Amino acid sequence: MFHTESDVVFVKGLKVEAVIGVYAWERAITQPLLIDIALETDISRAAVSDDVNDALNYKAVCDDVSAWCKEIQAKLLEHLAGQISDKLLAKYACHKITLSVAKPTAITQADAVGVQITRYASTSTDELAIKEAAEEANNSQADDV
Ligand SMILES: Nc1nc2c(c(=O)[nH]1)N=C([C@H](O)[C@@H](O)CO)CN2
Repeated sequence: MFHTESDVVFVKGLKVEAVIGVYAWERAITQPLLIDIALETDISRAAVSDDVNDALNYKAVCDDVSAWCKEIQAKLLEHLAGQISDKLLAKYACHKITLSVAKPTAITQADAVGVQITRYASTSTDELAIKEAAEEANNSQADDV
């Protein structure tokens, strides 16, 4: 089987309403966030099997990221981006994440403002296998929905 380390599963323009911001008035409302994520992973097994259980499931990623944004209620976009990428690397079998989080309504004169970060996993092969098994179990449950 052909293996590659440069495959990507991506999410573009995920919209989440969450408490975010430094100022007191921002703590009392929700604002829209626009999130792009690129998860570098090996898709070769799913490419052959055509089985979602072998894939890094982008539906699960979207559900998790939306829930984490609402939970975290960060002041800074930097904090939110750091927390989300740590959680994604801990849960999903990927070795690199590029994540951008934008506030499209924060600055009237700008289309959007935000941050983009890149983070790498420091996982051993064993840890990666454990995450793949957990993902497979998660995906099996998703099949039933
Ligand atoms: N680098 C950042 N600068 C600013 C942030 C931020 O999260 N990162 N946040 C704000 C305010 O919350 C702003 O969005 C209100 O308009 C200001 N600067």
